[in-house]
Amino acid sequence: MIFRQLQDPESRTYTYILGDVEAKEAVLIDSVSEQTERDFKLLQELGLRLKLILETHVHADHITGAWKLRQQTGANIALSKLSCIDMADQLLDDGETIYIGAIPVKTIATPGHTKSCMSFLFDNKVLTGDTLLIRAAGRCDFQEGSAEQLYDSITNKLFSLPDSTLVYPAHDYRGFTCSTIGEEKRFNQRIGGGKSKEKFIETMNNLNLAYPKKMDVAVPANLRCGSTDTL
Ligand SMILES: N[C@@H](CCC(=O)N[C@@H](CSS)C(=O)NCC(=O)O)C(=O)O
Repeated sequence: MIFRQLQDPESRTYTYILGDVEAKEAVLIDSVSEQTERDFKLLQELGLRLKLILETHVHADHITGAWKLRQQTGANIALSKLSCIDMADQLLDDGETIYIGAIPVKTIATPGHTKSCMSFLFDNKVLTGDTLLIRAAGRCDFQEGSAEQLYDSITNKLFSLPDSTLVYPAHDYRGFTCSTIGEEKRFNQRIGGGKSKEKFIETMNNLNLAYPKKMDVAVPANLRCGSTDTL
C-alpha cells in the first residue's frame, strides 16, 4: 500500500493518494485545481494508474481538481449521494466499501460541516475531511451545515473507531499533519474531553470566522465537480 499526504499551501488543503502497489491502482482524495500537475506527476512516478477521484465534500475554499484529472486520466469521480451532483460518476452511500486494488475503503457519512460530508476509513486510518480537524472541527455556518449533526457524526461515528486510528483531515491551519482518535477524544478543543452537545453547539455558533475568500467561485464550480466550462 502507498499512502501520501500532500498540501496546497494557499488553502492549506491536504490531498491524499492511496494506492495498491500490486494492482497499480490509486485513488486521489480532495484534489486542488492548482495542484493537479503535481499530483499527476507523482502518480506517474509511483507507477500508479488513477482509478478514482474522491471528495470528502463540496469544498467552499478552493476549486477541486477532480474534473481536470478526470479529463486527463479517465478516472471516475465519486462523492456522497447527498451532494446530488449529477456530474459525478458515482454517488456514495453511508457504509459502502470501495476497492482500490485489494484495499477496502469504507465510507462513513459524517454530515455537519456540510450536509454531504463523508469520511473514508481504510487500514488504520480515517480521512475526516473538514468534519474532524486536528484539535478543531469544521465550521457549520453554510452549505446546510449543522453543529448538532456534526456533534453526532464525531461522537457517534468517528469517536467509536479504535483510539489508535490515525486521523488525517482535509485542512490544517497550525502545522499539524496527523492525529489519532484517542488524542482527539482527549484534547480536541471544540469537542474533546467529553464536551456536551449544548456546549459544542454554542462554541460552533460563536466561531465568528470570515467566509472563505474563494467561496463564491468555489462552491458553484465544485457543484460541477470543479468544471468551470460554462461558468
Ligand atoms: N481562511 C480560509 C477559510 C478558513 C475556513 O473557514 N476553513 C474551514 C474549512 S474550509 S471551508 C473551517 O471549517 N475552518 C475551521 C476553523 O476553525 O478554522 C479561506 O479564506 O479560504
